[in-house]
Amino acid sequence: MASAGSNNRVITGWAARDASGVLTPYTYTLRETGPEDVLIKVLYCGICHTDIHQAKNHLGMSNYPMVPGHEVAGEVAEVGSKVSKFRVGDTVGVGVVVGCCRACGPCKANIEQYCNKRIWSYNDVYTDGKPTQGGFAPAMVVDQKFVVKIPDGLAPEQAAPLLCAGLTVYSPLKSFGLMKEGLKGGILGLGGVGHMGVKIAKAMGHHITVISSSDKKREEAMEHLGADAYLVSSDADQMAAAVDTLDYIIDTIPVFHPLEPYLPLLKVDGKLIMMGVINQPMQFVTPMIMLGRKSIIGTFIGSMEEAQEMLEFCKEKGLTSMIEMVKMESVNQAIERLERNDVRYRFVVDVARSKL
Ligand SMILES: NC(=O)C1=CN([C@@H]2O[C@H](COP(=O)(O)OP(=O)(O)OC[C@H]3O[C@@H](n4cnc5c(N)ncnc54)[C@H](OP(=O)(O)O)[C@@H]3O)[C@@H](O)[C@H]2O)C=CC1
Ligand SMILES: O=C/C=C/c1ccc(O)c(O)c1
Ligand SMILES: [Zn+2]
Ligand SMILES: [Zn+2]
Repeated sequence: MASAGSNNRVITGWAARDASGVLTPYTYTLRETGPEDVLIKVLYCGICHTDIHQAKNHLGMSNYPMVPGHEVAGEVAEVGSKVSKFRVGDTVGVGVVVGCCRACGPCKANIEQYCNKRIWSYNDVYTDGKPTQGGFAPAMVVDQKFVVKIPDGLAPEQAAPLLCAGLTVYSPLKSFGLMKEGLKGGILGLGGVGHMGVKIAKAMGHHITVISSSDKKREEAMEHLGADAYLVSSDADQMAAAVDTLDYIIDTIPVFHPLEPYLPLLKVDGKLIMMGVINQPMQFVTPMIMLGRKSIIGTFIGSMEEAQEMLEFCKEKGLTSMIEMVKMESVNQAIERLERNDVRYRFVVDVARSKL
């Protein structure tokens, strides 16, 4: 990687070149470490389903070459003159957002992920006019506001998936007042985000039902992740028995699906929290929400403040992610397996030990 104090900012990451989404080595130049910037040596980077949506242009907004990766755990290699939050050698994390306007309502309210001028960690353009590139690379330069400290005691490879998957479930539970003990929650889709949903919600004292497309993950969900119940969504009897039982459902399915099977599982005032990035209109008939004062809502990752808080929460509760480590040389096979729903539950690229 570009070393501290050196002028060599040329690095090689792995980039998608077109909507095939296949990643290959790509050489580019990092910006100089500005006064507010932190140069981070990337150690590990999780593979989120959003990386597939972006690399394969599911939303029609992808620009290439694109180096994905937004669950970044690394080590501070250099800090700018005005950086007060970090020192060289600190273990740190970076997520989905690396910039915002700092002047709008959401920015002033410290929910900068909802700033209309947010800058994404890749597939975006930075304030210098250059493309942003993500964590499937040996280094990143990031404004200190968008860097979090990974607490001592949390292994960086375990922490990587928390930077998106963990935060994505922590934030709605907190912001919708759902951190209360004793709530009954559903996790729809047991993947990277879903498995963190089970762990985080259980740590908040919730009774958790996993709603899955198959029976394949039942034993792991109940025995290793600590879920209390498991429903197969195609089993009409199991679904009928669960009607009116849940305070919320976190829906992580990454493709179009009808909502009618899931809304009846919610109690009065229940919330269906949509997480999946889906490029088609969703559907439901309105009485399904009216007749129970239910809400269908969505959230986008979480704020930097929540990210730091969530990491401390995970450390305090002893929560880790369940990961399968891969080298960058195998990243394309890992992406194919993620697409086939063949991972328990998050791939993490061992960037520092990969041939780049
Ligand atoms: N809103 C936000 O801020 C964020 C959104 N996301 C989005 O959330 C979604 C989930 O991400 P992630 O957890 O990484 O994805 P994963 O692929 O790891 O998990 C998705 C899970 O959904 C279920 N699933 C997958 N395909 C289907 C299908 N065709 N029909 C029904 N169920 C299916 C599977 O669970 P099972 O086997 O149990 O059925 C699968 O494990 C993505 O769309 C991602 O872009 C991610 C992070 C942040
Ligand atoms: O994985 C994190 C990103 C989530 C995301 C949410 C909404 C949206 O439109 C995206 O493009 C990405
Ligand atoms: Zn993500
Ligand atoms: Zn703003």
